[in-house]
Amino acid sequence: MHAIQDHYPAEFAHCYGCGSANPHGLHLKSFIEGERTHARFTPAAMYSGGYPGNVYGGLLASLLDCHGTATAAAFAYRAQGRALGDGGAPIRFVTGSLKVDYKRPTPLGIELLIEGTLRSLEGRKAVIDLTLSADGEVCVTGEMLAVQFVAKA
Ligand SMILES: CCCCCCCC(=O)SCCNC(=O)CCNC(=O)[C@H](O)C(C)(C)COP(=O)(O)OP(=O)(O)OC[C@H]1O[C@@H](n2cnc3c(N)ncnc32)[C@H](O)[C@@H]1OP(=O)(O)O
Repeated sequence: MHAIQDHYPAEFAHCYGCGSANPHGLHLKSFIEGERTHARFTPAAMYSGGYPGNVYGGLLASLLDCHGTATAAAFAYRAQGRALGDGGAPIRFVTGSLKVDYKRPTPLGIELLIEGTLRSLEGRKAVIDLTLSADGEVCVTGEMLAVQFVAKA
């Protein structure tokens, strides 16, 4: 199954968080299934946060950042009755704002589940609700305003 990011055209594939063309990036892969999106990421020890055994908050925000914009793109395609990567003009979103709440420490070394749902889609603006869980417990929640990217002429 192709990830949402696998359909990003080459000029959008350099993102640190999810670009397949960035050799130093996180290569996050997001999928849409029903009314939610999901991605998985296992943080290595190098992503340690301020106290031992737990993940650095900036990395967690990065995971929500990329998963949120991918979620916005996937739902915008759906709203237009289009398939991802259909060869038409690409629909891409960037982050306008991202609020992150760290509810509990996120453990290193186990697979994290990042999920997204669409709260609203109006014009170029999508509001996405995000969660990040470890072992079934929600560690981080996020709220993103994603804005559809329009190439400058
Ligand atoms: C593309 C795939 C790669 C993966 C991306 C991974 C996620 C990322 O890291 S993206 C990088 C980080 N984000 C950025 O660099 C974005 C920088 N910001 C911008 O480019 C612009 O401010 C941008 C595009 C968000 C909006 O600018 P512009 O296109 O001129 O639209 P603008 O008219 O100002 O805003 C559109 C609407 O969004 C609203 N809006 C924009 N930013 C915000 C914000 N921060 N908070 C609230 N509302 C906002 C505006 O009020 C406006 O609303 P309305 O239509 O109701 O009046």
